[in-house]
Amino acid sequence: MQIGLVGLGKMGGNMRERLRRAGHTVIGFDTNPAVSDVPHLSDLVDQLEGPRAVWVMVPAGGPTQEVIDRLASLLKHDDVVVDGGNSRWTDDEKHAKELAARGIGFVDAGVSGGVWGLEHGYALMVGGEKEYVERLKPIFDALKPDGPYGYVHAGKVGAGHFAKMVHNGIEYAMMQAYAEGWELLEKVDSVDNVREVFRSWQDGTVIRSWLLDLAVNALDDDEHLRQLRGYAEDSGEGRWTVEAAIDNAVPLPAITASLFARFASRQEDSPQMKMVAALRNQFGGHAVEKKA
Ligand SMILES: O=C(CO)[C@H](O)[C@H](O)COP(=O)(O)O
Repeated sequence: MQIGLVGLGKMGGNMRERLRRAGHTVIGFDTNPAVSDVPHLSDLVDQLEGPRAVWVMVPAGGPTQEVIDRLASLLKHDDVVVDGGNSRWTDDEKHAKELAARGIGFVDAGVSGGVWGLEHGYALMVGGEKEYVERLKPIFDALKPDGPYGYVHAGKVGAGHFAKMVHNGIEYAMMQAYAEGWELLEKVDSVDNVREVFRSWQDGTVIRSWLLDLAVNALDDDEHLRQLRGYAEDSGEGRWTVEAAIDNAVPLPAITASLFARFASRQEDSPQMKMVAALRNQFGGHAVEKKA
């Protein structure tokens, strides 16, 4: 099958390669001419036979909106656009409506697999009308991992990105749990080799997982993570998960705490803990630490 792929970064570039290895014809466009197959987005559209399929793999928000606006003006009736970025699920309905006004289909695809996806495949969580999802099945089959799992048509437009958002919320909480356990093990004198404890957990335990394997990789690179600063950014999925939980009155204490732990990681000092220290001092005369 032929497909256009817009955005050839860490994810899109490897997805182009995986699709080509499976025998598909991929025409890729990127604003970086060094990796792009064509000079302009319009060339990508011109080179595809109709009905066309174009997969968008650019950062969520403004960049995705910009590409969808351009595609809406370039594509024709019965073509289909797939948004495979980490878009907020609430954007999907807007994009689907904008494209539907010109007779163009829309499918949202949550994609998980990171830089390992080229070899291992990408787990895909897809949302959209059956007609378009069926048409794209050869592409999904080539991208997904081998074996029975790693693909779901989760529901209507938005369902794919909603499923991916929850996946990422779980990812936040799992990473935080491994991180907290690791810090406690590092703190005590009784455990001599924390890295080997983590390694031992990789087989036979209740908590074995790919994230645990990656934690062991990281500890093999830098046993006590001394080269890193305890600072973590976030790209939005954790926040959206917590917002969806509030909208639906669903308690998510673990995911929320893991998001807030990232916020705390960005502070040199904690303004709120200054207030706690000041109040303890006010009511109980408890000692405070003063800045040098
Ligand atoms: O989708 C992913 C993995 O499944 C991304 O790597 C993830 O979105 C990174 O998110 P954040 O920057 O918020 O940690």
